[in-house]
Amino acid sequence: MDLSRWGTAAEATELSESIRALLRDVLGVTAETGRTFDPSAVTASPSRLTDADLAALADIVGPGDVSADDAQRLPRARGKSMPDLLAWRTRPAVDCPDAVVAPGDDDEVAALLDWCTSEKVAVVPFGGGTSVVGGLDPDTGTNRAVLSVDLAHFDGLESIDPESGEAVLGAGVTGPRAEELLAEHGFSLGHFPQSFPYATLGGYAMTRSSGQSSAGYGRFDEMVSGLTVVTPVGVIEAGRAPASAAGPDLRQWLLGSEGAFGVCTRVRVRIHPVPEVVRHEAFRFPDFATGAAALRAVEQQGTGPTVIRLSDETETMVNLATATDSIGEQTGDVEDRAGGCLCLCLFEGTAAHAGSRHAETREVLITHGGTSLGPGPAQSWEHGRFGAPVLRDALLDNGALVETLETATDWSRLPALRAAVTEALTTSLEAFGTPALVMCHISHVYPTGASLYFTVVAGQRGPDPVAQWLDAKRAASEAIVAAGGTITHHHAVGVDHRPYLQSEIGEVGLRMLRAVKSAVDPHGVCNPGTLIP
Ligand SMILES: Cc1cc2nc3c(=O)[nH]c(=O)nc-3n(C[C@H](O)[C@H](O)[C@H](O)COP(=O)(O)OP(=O)(O)OC[C@H]3O[C@@H](n4cnc5c(N)ncnc54)[C@H](O)[C@@H]3O)c2cc1C
Repeated sequence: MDLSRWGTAAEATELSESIRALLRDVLGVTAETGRTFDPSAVTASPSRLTDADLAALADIVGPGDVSADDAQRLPRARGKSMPDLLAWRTRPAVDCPDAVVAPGDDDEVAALLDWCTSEKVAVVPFGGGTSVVGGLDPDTGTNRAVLSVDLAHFDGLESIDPESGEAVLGAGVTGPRAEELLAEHGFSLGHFPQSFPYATLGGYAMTRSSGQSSAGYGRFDEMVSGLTVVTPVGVIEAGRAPASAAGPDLRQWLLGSEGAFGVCTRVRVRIHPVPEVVRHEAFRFPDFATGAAALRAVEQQGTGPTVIRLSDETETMVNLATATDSIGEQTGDVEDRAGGCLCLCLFEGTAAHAGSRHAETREVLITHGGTSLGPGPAQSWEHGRFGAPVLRDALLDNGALVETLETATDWSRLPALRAAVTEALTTSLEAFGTPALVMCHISHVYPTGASLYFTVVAGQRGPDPVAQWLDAKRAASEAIVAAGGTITHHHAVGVDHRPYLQSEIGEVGLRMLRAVKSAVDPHGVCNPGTLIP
């Protein structure tokens, strides 16, 4: 990926006239207020590692797999949140890791952690680099320097057990590569976050990622039947049998640990046969409350869609106004939709099983007030579903702020949570002199509740749009906490959500996390600034 954008320059897109009109007419945003990236202005912080340090690292991983070059350090200095992308445009002096290393096996990872512990050097594991919560920030903690440990060499399918429906894959395997490796054996993982093109299996596990097919295949933490984490005090293999009563489940201590306990080198995951068919259908609901009640009925009755999503009125309206290059959900032709709230469904599996689940789900949705729009909008969404992040760069270049945030709560508290977050974002951004478009959708459903995913578009105002967004994000986070939502449903804690963790897990919860951290990482070298306050 390019430094300052999602994807590569070749994938960059221009804004359509309909989006420019929306920005100009609704938000007062024009290209003149935008900020573009100037690569010549970028400077990397100098490496604090000595030649002797680099030689010691080369002894561990081999000389070809250690580098203190800016060209290696800069791409691993930041993630891909909007503040990260804006920082490339507005804060060109970049705080970088002091070197990048790429170990080849568990022994090299263990030796690196030994060396880092004795030499007081912090370690930030690096998967696909798609963190949106500051999880890759090169924080030294109490150490003298920081290494980015790239999992790129953990890139293989280590074993597959078709009988049990399990596979062991390296932590550095990306989403597309995992699907490719498994497809050779007729299997699929079925984990499709929007960051799928770049994010890795280790990253998914360490952030408790949730993909677009979570209704059918579950969150990533539900797919992981076992994992290996190399900690500074030794290797832990968690997850032995499909279910166990051998004390608390240590997998759950490691999933979501964001590199704070060590480096994950492989995961054992549940897999399923490549689906025979994919069926699509979209529905329109008159309003969000009616649609949410319909999704709740689908989930509580267990009718089994693979994907089910519901856009609110604003997201549906913005997509109608901006046609095929929608800012929110991408849903193609607009002929057959008349506002309301758009619901998209996919059903995968054998022809017979997908067909029966489809029939049952559509009956529930129609009984609860949905009108069928046919397969078109759902097919169009599936076709364009990894494309939307590219638009974010064009919006930033053209003077808009655009960012997403997410939470989850019980069905009964969902309306109040949605209203509180919308209000907090709007009020904060208006205080900076810009109207805000706050769009929301439900994309992950559970019998007891659902996630809410917000997309915010506003105008960049004043000299520091990063500070402008951080104020809005703080307001939204406080609203989430006050309304009883989780501070993150799938983006993880990182640095950005760390101030809110205590209010979610309490003082005793924090003490438990800190106790584990000090047991496995007694000298505090593992990703010091992330997760644990
Ligand atoms: C445009 C966009 C869309 C996104 N869509 C989704 C989505 O739909 N669903 C979703 O869940 N998330 C989404 N995300 C967030 C992000 O992609 C996920 O958090 C992803 O799981 C991170 O994987 P990664 O390999 O890129 O990890 P990285 O960004 O490299 O790392 C993330 C964190 O995990 C740690 N880490 C990474 N690998 C390891 C390892 N092997 N061992 C120990 N620690 C490790 C890192 O140190 C860091 O703290 C999106 C992000 C972007 C930019």
